Amino acid sequence: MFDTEFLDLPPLVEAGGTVRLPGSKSISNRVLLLAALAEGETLVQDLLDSDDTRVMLAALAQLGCRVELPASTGNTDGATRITGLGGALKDIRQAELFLGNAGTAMRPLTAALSLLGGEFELRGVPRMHERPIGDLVDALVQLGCEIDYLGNPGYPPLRIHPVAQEDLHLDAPIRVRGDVSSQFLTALLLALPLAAREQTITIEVVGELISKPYVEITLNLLARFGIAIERDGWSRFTIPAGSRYRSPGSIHVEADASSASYFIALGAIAPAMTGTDGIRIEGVGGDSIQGDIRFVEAARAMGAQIVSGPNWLQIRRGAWPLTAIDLDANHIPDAAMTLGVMALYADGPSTLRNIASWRVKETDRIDAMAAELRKLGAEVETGPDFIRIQPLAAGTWRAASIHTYDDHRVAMCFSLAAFNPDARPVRILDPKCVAKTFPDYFETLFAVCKPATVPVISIDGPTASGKGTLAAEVARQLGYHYLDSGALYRVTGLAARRAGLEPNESNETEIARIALHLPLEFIRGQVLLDGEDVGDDIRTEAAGMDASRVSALPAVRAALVDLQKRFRRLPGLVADGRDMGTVIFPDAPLKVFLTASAAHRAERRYKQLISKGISVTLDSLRLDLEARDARDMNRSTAPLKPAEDAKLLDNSEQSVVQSVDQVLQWWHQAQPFKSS
Ligand SMILES: Nc1ncnc2c1ncn2[C@@H]1O[C@H](COP(=O)(O)OP(=O)(O)O)[C@@H](O)[C@H]1O
Ligand SMILES: Nc1ccn([C@@H]2O[C@H](COP(=O)(O)OP(=O)(O)O)[C@@H](O)[C@H]2O)c(=O)n1
Repeated sequence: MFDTEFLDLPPLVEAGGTVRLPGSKSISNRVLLLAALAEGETLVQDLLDSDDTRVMLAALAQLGCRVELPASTGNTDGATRITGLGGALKDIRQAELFLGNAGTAMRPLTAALSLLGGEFELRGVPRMHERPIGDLVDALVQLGCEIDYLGNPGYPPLRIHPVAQEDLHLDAPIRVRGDVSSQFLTALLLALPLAAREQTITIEVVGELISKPYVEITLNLLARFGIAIERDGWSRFTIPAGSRYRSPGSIHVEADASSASYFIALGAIAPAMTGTDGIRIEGVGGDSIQGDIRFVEAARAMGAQIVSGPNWLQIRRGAWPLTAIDLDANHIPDAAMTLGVMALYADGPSTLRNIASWRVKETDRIDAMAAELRKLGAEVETGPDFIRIQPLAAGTWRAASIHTYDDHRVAMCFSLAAFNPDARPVRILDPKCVAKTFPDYFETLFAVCKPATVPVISIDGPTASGKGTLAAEVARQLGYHYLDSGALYRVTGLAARRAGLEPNESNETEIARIALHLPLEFIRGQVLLDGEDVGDDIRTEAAGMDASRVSALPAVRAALVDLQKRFRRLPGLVADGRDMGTVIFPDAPLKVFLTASAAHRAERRYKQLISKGISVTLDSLRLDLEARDARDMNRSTAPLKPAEDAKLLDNSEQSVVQSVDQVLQWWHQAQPFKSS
């Protein structure tokens, strides 16, 4: 996950390969609640691991369910094990639950807890307190449940008081509005079997039911848990007397069809990468129980070529430009946002209608989409329940900094704008908001996309000038990869020593062969040589001196070129060394040459080594450092010198933070983004 302030997507040109998607959020949270209400154990396979499922799991554990995550069950197939309550509270009859911004937890839990007979408080993040729940509460109150609003009437937070089952009025049909959010009906359908042991319960939907496919998921999953609801059109639902939640034992969560929409769109927009047949999605297929699978029809209508099997989809670009559509998107409200960005690549204006529910989601999605599409240059018209988007011609796209409103879907769908024909980068603010449903969205996207070019910031300079410290921090703030090229020479030096080779010219060929096949891995800050952590061994001054010697051998330098270039991956790279800007990445858009006086550098290295418990003297360090500077600057291959277009930074009198800020400022100045 990118836990950075923003993530810059460089222009992307092609896509291809296979993606496996995380489990569906809607299925995951429904299954969790049903497993919690059922008797006995349920093994949930491929459960989504995201913010919204975590709050649900935490709430269930607080209510007394046994929750065993894959790590604790030791289950190799990654299943989560839930031991349910069997339809009644056990020891815990009171709790305060925090449900983040998860509508799929807040609504059904409100209904279930109102019927379970305890004292509960339900809260969320501030946005959750702006998302309506009044229609559900009204339906529950009709039934005899006791619920207080703790803030604004009609919105969470809520307090639920215990009511005895015999005091509930179950004879008359329970009326619930269906035209604001289908989650209210879903909540009642999931929870009311708790009260249907003795008698049949009927629910009547008032107003036109929206998002019917989500209600279908609910009915489908209830059936898997032994509850057969009878349905009369979309307005009357009957829960038969004697209903009881029965665990299916094991249940598999399909991949998220809404998440699939971004990759379906990707296949429709991007030319297929050489050697691939476009995008293949695994984990969800044409026969999915999720309503958003019908996004496939909309994408086809816009020109995508899609074939599907039981658990997969294959997408290729068909019509280009895409074909504009005019669609009633009520059946795919979440996935339809993706169409909003696809519309930019269409041959005329596209209209998405009947999407009033967008206004009460994670943010007001009609306003949010319109504002951000306009930043890209598009003309957009909106109304209470529609959005109309004009396509963007080549030459009219703007580099935009996309505000994401803590809404995962805004972040995900706008990433597709990076395929614009004008090769404009796209900045996604607060990229970690995707954690709600798809924490590794951007990593998954990058794995199947080919960029026009990957940006590189090179930081070269003499020893102990602070290159490593600076480069690692700049990389962290930008979410970029980091190449510590010195470590490659250090490891080569160490490997040569271990092979009994003096690091000098007479062993050049042999050492170059070692360098070419270096069994080296960088894993979570560790440097592994053949699986062994050599982090400490390569940081000694002796190892630095060996590195300096092997690095003067041209054959060794040549052997390490490809390895260094392979670090240049999406979304970008910060590379530190001696020749990053001059030899390895001569096209880097920002090159920094970092220096500090020999006295400062010796002092810094001295403190660094002493703090690690390595005993050295300042004088010997200074001599050592000057010897290395001389060797680095005077060698024949790739000598240390600033690239012609490098920015010079002398940080003798600067703190680390000041150096980092300076480099980031240069970087920002070179970007085309205007203020967000
Ligand atoms: N601008 C700076 N001011 C003071 N100390 C710094 C600065 N930059 C780096 N240092 C310190 O100097 C030491 C050497 O930095 P390092 O990044 O290892 O250098 P290099 O990679 O150039 O050899 C580290 O302990 C680091 O914290
Ligand atoms: N791109 C690079 C990186 C390091 N090196 C050499 O490898 C040695 C170790 O690199 P380093 O960056 O870890 O060294 P320090 O700057 O930390 O001393 C340096 O002394 C350089 O001689 C190089 O020649 N080219």
